[in-house]
Amino acid sequence: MKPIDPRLVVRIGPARRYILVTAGLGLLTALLVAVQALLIARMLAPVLAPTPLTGDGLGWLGTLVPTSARELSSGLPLLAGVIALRTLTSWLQERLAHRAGAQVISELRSQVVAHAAAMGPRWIASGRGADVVTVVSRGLDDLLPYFVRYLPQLALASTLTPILIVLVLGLDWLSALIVTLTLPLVPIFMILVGLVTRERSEKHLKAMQTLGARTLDLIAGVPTLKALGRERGPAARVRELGEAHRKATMGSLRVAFLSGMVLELLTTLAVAIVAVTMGFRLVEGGIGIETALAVLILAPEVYLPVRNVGTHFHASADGLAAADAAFEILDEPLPAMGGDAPAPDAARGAIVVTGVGIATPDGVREAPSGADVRCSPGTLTAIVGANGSGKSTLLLALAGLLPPTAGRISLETGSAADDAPERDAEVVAQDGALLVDADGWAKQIAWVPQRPDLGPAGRTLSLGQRQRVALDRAFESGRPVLLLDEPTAHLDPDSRDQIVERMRALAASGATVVVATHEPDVVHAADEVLTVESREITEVSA
Ligand SMILES: Nc1ncnc2c1ncn2[C@@H]1O[C@H](COP(=O)(O)OP(=O)(O)OP(=O)(O)O)[C@@H](O)[C@H]1O
Repeated sequence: MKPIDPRLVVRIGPARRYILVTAGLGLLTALLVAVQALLIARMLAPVLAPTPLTGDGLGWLGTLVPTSARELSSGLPLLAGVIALRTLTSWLQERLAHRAGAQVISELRSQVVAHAAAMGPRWIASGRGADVVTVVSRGLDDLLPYFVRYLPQLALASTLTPILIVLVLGLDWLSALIVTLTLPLVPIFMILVGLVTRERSEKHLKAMQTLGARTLDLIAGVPTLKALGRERGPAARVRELGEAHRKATMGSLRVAFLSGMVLELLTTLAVAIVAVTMGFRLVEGGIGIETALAVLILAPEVYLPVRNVGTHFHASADGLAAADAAFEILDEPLPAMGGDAPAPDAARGAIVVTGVGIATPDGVREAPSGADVRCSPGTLTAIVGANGSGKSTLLLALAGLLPPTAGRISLETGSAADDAPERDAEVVAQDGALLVDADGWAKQIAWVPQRPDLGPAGRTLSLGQRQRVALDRAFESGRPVLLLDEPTAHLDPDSRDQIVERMRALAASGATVVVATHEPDVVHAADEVLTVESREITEVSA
């Protein structure tokens, strides 16, 4: 797995800016850490060793900090300034991280929602809609720890760590060698711990998922279980699952503590090796006290970012998985929805469906297949046919939401009684593409789906009530074309009669009303009836 998804950098502006700024702050932190270590070493050396203070101990690095004892009196405020600046840098880093994380999440959310909307209702209904909901509602939140915890440490591991190794090399080559040889052990041990614990993590995840799914199932089924007097039955099973979950969580915690301890031990040992060799050389006079102190202060700082990258590895895995899920949706090619031609004025002509066939998503059948109908302003057209024959699909095609795979939909001005040569036809959709401006076409249409959802506001309404509200809205919309999908399916007889009357009245006032229905009363009231059928595609092409 890559530490940074390149798509995040290429496609998401705030992510790119943030990564650049974080790298810059990493460099600044490296400089501050170095100055801080050298200053402390220079100030502590005379206290610890009664030998006269010389600037030679730090070599060329000594020029970075004050040299003489007199100058050192100004060292304390300088040290305080460096520490304050380091604190400020990490505060700024944290702030930027939160802001960038929130911006990236919000931008990805908007892009995913816009993409899902552009993919059309059938794509959403095919189960991908649920993926969009998961990614947009919770999944992308995992990106925040990725931005706030993991990326800054990664930036430090790739800026601070190499710079400090070079500094240590400038001070003492043997310590630099020890650090360079022991540093790779940190990622190696992290990988080993990861491999050993992978199975446990997977088991934990599975237990969590099973528990979540069963709990949801159980909550959804409580009314039924209660009605059957079986509500106590599943309690034992939930208890068992809860116990399994507790064990898995405790196991994961043990592993987390253990792996933390392994890394802690490893870095401590590495620093100890540096310290011990330095101690011997100090005694033998092979190294100055200042240099030894500076190296000892710098050594743990070298390991820290690499260790932290390991600690926050899970944040990275979850965040990148969330980004990956979002990009998987964004990478789905958009259907050719909408051309450059302006949408024709639907109030001025008849929508003519000629030989329209629409392949089902599995590509096996066409539903509808070979549909021909003329929906004129001032008429009510009923679309009838067996379940699954393609009535709703044809309405989607008329709304410009799903282009026909065969045949065409056009707008013809002039009446059916006119001679053909006098008619003016503009193709709206054909060969799998909508040829006119999608928004311009959609604005002229009021579409009421089979099961209207009015979102949270509609939750307190029954299905029939929701359908009435949606129909009222469509009737009052003043749009020239109305596409109604089984508008009377959930209505009582009185409401049904009212709806039929209003559909007739709207048609009489000049609207083009098209209704998919199984209701004989609606079919009776229609001026035009189209029976749609579905066919196997092999049968069609044969
Ligand atoms: N979301 C979907 N995913 C996969 N296939 C679909 C989807 N929606 C429709 N289909 C396919 O398209 C065909 C036509 O569906 P459509 O909803 O248009 O039928 P319908 O005539 O309106 O049926 P009903 O009378 O039951 O409402 C179905 O038989 C099915 O194969």
